[in-house]
Amino acid sequence: MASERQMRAPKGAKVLMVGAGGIGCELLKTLALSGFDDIHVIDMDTIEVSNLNRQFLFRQSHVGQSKAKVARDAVLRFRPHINITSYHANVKDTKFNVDFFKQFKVVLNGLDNLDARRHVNRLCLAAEVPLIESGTTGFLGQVTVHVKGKTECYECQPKPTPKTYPVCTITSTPSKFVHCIVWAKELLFAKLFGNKDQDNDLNVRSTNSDSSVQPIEDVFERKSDEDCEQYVRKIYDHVFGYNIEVALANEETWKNRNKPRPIHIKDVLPQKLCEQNGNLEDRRVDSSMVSAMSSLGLKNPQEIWSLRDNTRVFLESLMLFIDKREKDVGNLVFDKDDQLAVEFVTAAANIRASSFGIPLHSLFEAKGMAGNIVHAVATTNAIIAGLIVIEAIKVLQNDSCNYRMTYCVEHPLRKMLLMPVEPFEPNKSCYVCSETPLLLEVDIHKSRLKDFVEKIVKRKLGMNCPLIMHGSNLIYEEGDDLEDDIAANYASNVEKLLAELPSPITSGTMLTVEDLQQELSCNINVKHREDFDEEKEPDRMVLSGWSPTSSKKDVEVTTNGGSTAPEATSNDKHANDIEVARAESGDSVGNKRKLSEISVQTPPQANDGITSKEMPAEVLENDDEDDVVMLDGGWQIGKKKKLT
Ligand SMILES: Nc1ncnc2c1ncn2[C@@H]1O[C@H](COP(=O)(O)OP(=O)(O)OP(=O)(O)O)[C@@H](O)[C@H]1O
Ligand SMILES: [Zn+2]
Repeated sequence: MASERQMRAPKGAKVLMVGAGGIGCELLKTLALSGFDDIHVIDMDTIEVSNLNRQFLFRQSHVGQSKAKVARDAVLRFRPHINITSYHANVKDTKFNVDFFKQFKVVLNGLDNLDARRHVNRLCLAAEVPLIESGTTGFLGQVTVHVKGKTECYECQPKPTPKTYPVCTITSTPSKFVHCIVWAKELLFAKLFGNKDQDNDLNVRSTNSDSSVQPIEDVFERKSDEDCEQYVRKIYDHVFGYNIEVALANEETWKNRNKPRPIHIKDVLPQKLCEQNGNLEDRRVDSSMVSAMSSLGLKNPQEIWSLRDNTRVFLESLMLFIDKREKDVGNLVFDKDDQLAVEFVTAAANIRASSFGIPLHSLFEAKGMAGNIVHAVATTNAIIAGLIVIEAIKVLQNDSCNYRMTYCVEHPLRKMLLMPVEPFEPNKSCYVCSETPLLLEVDIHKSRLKDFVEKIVKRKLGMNCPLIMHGSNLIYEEGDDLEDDIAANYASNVEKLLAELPSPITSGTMLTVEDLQQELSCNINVKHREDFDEEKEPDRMVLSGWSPTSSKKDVEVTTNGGSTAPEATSNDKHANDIEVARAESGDSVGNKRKLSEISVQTPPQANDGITSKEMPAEVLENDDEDDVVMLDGGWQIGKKKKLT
């Protein structure tokens, strides 16, 4: 039960909510029902049909309208006397600057991407406003509290990068279906429908690999007079037949592996498609709706198609792209909501899987893997929203001793689905909330300033509008209001090698990189290095000095199924849950806190909320009862680290 003081805390407190999606809808409702009466909501999106199953403030009639505005209107209907201000905008807009953030007592995130989360974290640090971060992935979720100087900031621990696979596994030796999906999506789809100029690391062999023979013409290029069906059958034979034969020629590769089987179109589908399917000319014209499944009469996305059906879908979807989506071809990036793209990728992955003796999968399963989909669970969002409000009230009361990071796990420990963890202190080597310099190892004679700007400053450090200084020399800056000659000077600098800049970067140079909007500045120490591991360090630049130090002995490196649904690989299922929850929903990362680091307690025995008992984690491992435990303010947990 909330105390009188807790009930009063929300009154008059101006709070900012970022994101009005799955968590956001629940959160806005819970805030309003808990007594919050001055709520600002930012969301950049409009409502889609696919949101309606869980974003319960929205109805069919709202599709296409601003999420922030519709959520506001819906809540005002049952709480008409409170103030809700909505902004249909990107939180990264410059109007949401540090001064804007300063007006709030606390900021509550219900976002779905790292980029926006990092941005809000930086503005909260600059404005000195506490941040409550959240995320869910299916049954997993977490709520974390970030208060400048007291707890870790959102970026104190590096974030997970999507799981990657060695290039050779994808191009030559797949052993799991997901490898075939990556091949179909990142390589074949990109090659056939993507931007022709972009690098395709995973190059599909499109010329004869025997260098003594003149390269044959690019099979992926369709000749102007080439019949469409003839072309798609040629592609099929090339990627599933010829390329496998070429791979088989390298006997070393197959010494300890099962050999793949080349698949040729004549063996699977000897007749031409139009003879099989009737008149394909009748296909419907609306280009956004075209679907190989519908034109082939395949109805069930959960069914596993035979090799023959996958072949039909492959040919048909490729022809539909050429015929009906001609304008898109050359600009496409795989999108899980593009039905034809999903059909193509499913069929291509299945044919490849068949060649390598890997079990085939349905379109539904393939779509989940290709789109990194973990189905949202409305209840998890509701639980997480409730926990955000509990932490928000503690923040308003400055009750820092009771702040908790709470993890919603899938495998309960002693009837506990919610794991409260005391927040860690700020990481002294975090480049965002402390002033520790970073170290960049780079070949200053081979890397250009533009590589540094794009791959390090923007991608790794998440800066939007960077400014780079070498001592007192400004070597690069972005912005709309730059004078022409200055802009021209920077444009010429970015093309230069680091060692050849007007103020050359050498080993030992200290660069200062700033983002004025985020009020973030950090120093980067440059160290010249010539040898890089092409596979592990493809950017030929390594940024370090940003590892968590505050809890080094307590962390353990794990991997998680970053690009697919999480797989529980550890024996320690519970700890794995926590790790996956943090990683999948944008919280921490490669480093995890061991379960033993988390003080586990039984819930209060009686309603007085006083009785509590510490439980060693090992004792709790085998308890599998599925009760959700509610936390309340009086529930004490053992302290691991004192907040300063
Ligand atoms: N930079 C941003 N500025 C403002 N709102 C953002 C920003 N980035 C994400 N959001 C919002 O955060 C919300 C996240 O909600 P949620 O995770 O439920 O995603 P969704 O897009 O509604 O659903 P799904 O991705 O599952 O289809 C979305 O409504 C999205 O518009
Ligand atoms: Zn930090």
